[in-house]
Amino acid sequence: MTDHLPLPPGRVTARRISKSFGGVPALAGVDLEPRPGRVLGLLGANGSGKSTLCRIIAGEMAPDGGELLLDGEAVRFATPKDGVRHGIVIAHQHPSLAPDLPVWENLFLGMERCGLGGFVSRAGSRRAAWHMLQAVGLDIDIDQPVERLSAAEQQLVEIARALSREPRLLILDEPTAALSAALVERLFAHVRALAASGTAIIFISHRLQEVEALCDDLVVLRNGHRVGSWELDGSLDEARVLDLLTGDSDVASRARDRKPQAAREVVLTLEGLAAGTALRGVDLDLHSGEILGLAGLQGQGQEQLLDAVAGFRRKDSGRIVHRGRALSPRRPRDMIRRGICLVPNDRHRQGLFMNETVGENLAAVSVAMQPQPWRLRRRALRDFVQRAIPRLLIKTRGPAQPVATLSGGNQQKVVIGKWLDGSVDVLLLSDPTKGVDLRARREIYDTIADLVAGGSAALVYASDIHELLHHCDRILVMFEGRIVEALSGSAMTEQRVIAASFGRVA
Ligand SMILES: Nc1ncnc2c1ncn2[C@@H]1O[C@H](COP(=O)(O)OP(=O)(O)OP(=O)(O)O)[C@@H](O)[C@H]1O
Repeated sequence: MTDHLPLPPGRVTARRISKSFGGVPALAGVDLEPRPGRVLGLLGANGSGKSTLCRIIAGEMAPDGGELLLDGEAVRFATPKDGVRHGIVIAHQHPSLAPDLPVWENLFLGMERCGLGGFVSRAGSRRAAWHMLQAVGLDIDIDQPVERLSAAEQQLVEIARALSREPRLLILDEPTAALSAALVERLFAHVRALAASGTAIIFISHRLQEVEALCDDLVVLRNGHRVGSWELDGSLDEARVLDLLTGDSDVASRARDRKPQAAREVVLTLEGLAAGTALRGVDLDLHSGEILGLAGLQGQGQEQLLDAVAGFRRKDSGRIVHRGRALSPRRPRDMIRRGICLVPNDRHRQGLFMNETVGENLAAVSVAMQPQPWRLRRRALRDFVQRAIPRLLIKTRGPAQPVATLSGGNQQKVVIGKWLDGSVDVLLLSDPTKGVDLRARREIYDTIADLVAGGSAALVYASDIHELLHHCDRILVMFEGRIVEALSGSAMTEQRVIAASFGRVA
């Protein structure tokens, strides 16, 4: 038997699936019927059970109750490979790649038993790998180890691997969180073509525009229950979805539009900041009380800019001036001591201590910022942790829960929460709400707004333009390592941001 069979279109159905962790239900009798030839959008707040349901359908996790049916017949998957054999393939939210293996080998992981996925020679496999990556718009050196790739590139490798298996049911778990708009469009074209050939697709996303653009059917989960499902006819009733997602019809109307901020003193100035080929001379002023957005297509230098200011990357030239003092950071600690802190977007690599608890992670920054940690008042720290959990709506059993067992979005809230203890003067955020649901996204920005209201400032890069438009006071658009447009007030429109992202400035 091979691991990879050509499969006729067939129907996979999940019936009354239940699952608990440590006695806490994550899924309570959920049905899901992805239909061949259609894209089913699976929506739900962080921790509502989407990934758990999909992992059960793909055979990565056993349910406590319920059954999976394949063309009406009950099936049981003992391992993920059983799922793949039956044509059920999942592209994970956090790519499940082998970091030290070359890109091309990663594309065939799990398919070794049929001679690297049916390609007999190494040369044939490498050639096939190249084509698989081209198909998703990724033009990279396929011999480099996966760990050298950016988060977006790793995501595309994960997706390319899933697409290449010609699945009967393809599950895409937040595939677009790290991708630029152009790559999202390319992926969607692929997904539509796959659906047209009879494949069933489950698409998980927190971006309603994407669900509206791609999906034919919609299922909404809340706290492990299926609370709504309907066919989409090209448009999505946002109020209804928000109501179902949150159980709170008021969330949409509680959007906080940033009021224009009075001009205040400059906290941080960058003058001609340059580093390698990614940053080609950036000038900006960040003011006290301001949330300043960084927009642009992915990979235009936004992340390198934040890294350079935070001390993760050496500048080649230019000046970083913080409250009147020129700085030349050699390492992140130099900047943390001055209250300049980066919330990274790759929480698995930089943001969390995966072996520690929620409480330990939330307290980590406060501990590091104290000049004399041994004199820390334990009670103050405990209070900070107890406040941060409800403030950011972190879905956890409590501070003692290992952070590795939180859902992806809730982990991101912990990453952000640990910087919010008030000692931060310049908060740098790289795609802070990647993988975070709508309601928590709002909470995160509200928390940032509260923080800057005390006199500090925030510089935020987000891949989602709407997020920046909604929450920032001004937006700077980056293109090829430079800021090409600065927008504020009525000029802060989606059209202007998009035009400048492509180098077109009014
Ligand atoms: N291995 C695990 N051990 C303990 N609890 C878990 C484990 N996996 C998931 N959970 C819990 O099950 C619940 C559902 O998590 P799941 O990852 O399915 O949510 P999700 O809807 O995919 O969230 P997100 O949008 O944040 O990715 C969460 O409360 C999570 O903490």
